[in-house]
Amino acid sequence: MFLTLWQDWLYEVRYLSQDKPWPALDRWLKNWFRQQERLPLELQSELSAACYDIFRVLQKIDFLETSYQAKNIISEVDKWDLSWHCQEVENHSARDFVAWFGILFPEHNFATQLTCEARQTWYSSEFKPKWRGQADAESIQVILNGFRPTWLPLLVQRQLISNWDDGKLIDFIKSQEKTPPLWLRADPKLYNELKTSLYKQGVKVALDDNGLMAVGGKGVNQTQEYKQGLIEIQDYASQQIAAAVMVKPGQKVWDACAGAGGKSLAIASKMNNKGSLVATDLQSYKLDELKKRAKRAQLHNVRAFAWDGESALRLPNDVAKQKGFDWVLVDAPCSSAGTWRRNPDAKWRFNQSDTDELVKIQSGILENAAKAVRKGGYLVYATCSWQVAENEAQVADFIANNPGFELVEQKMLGAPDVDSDIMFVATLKLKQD
Ligand SMILES: C[S@@+](CC[C@H](N)C(=O)[O-])C[C@H]1O[C@@H](n2cnc3c(N)ncnc32)[C@H](O)[C@@H]1O
Repeated sequence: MFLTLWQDWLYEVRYLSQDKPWPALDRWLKNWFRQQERLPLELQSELSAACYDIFRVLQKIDFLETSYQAKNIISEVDKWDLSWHCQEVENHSARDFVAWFGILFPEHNFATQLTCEARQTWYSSEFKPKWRGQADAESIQVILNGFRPTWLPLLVQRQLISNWDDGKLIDFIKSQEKTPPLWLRADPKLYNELKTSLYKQGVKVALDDNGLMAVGGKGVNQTQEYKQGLIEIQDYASQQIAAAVMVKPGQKVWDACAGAGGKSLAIASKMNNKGSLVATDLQSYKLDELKKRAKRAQLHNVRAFAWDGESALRLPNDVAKQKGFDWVLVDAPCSSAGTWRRNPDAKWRFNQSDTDELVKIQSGILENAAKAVRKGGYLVYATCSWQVAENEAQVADFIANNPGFELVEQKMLGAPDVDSDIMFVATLKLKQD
């Protein structure tokens, strides 16, 4: 069954789509499952897990390609499919390898056996000894942990600006190998109570200094507490971005790129329904979900409407009266590189020129959103990316063009320090004069 799935993936994505970007794996899988005759849900989730696992393996193919190109042909390569010609090696994608591997080693039965542990054994006992010393150590580290060697300069930029030593950079790179847990947002006063109750309902929960997380078992969204709005699924780093908006009840906030409202809800929950939160997004369908979630969480001071980011927002009357918002959050559209731990297929669709385009969009949204901050108010800029161009460089550019703003703080959030997505947040203040 698994190989059928992969062959379909190869055919549809590789041969039919040709040079088009890969479709998102979750959407592709959903569609594939729909076309099968009544696949039991358990099998569907097993097949999905195996696919995600394999997307984490894809970088090994890059390594094989590198070795192959360097003519350090390891013995496994001898067995490669005959269609794998040396001179074409750069044109072959990682997906070829996956199919080839599955066909050559059917006993590996990806769907049931390719657990992290099995992969580790495979690397260390069979693979590693063969390639040791055949490529430079830095590239190997990068490749083995899910990055392309061509991304090394991006990683080095991150290391320099974050002042990381080599050990920290390696921890960062290694964090890519693992999916983070599902972090839950709730009132910290209720953590212990929730932990017990969710456990009873079949959700495996863990609690540490950084908060509450689901680590397996039944889906959180089936629980009473979720239905009552007492818990929300929200990554640790994302919760920290919302925490950077230190709003007080009665103040006015604008969440300019609110999407389905993950951060809007977390921010509004600190306002005791006093003051107001305006949530906007380019995509109004996302705001429909935000409205539903706000209702479930009994947040009555949230207004949501579409805004395209291309002009200044017309301030609502109450906000105009105080000459702008106290807080404006720009949770900007970005490369999402910081969420590759959860969506490993996305990194294979990543293209540096997309980042260049995004940097321009982010800059336009920031400029327009900044016009709505009152004097003495704050502009919070965030992304779910670790790329310097989208973060520190973007902020530096903004301040150079808008000297009325001063930087209060900027930081990276999440992995490798915390087992979560990786995000960035900067707080800027509009000076009084
Ligand atoms: C990182 S997501 C926001 C996630 C959201 N804040 C949350 O916590 O769930 C970025 C959002 O920016 C929106 N967006 C993209 N281009 C935009 C634009 N030009 N103006 C305003 N929003 C835009 C996207 O629709 C997307 O929902």
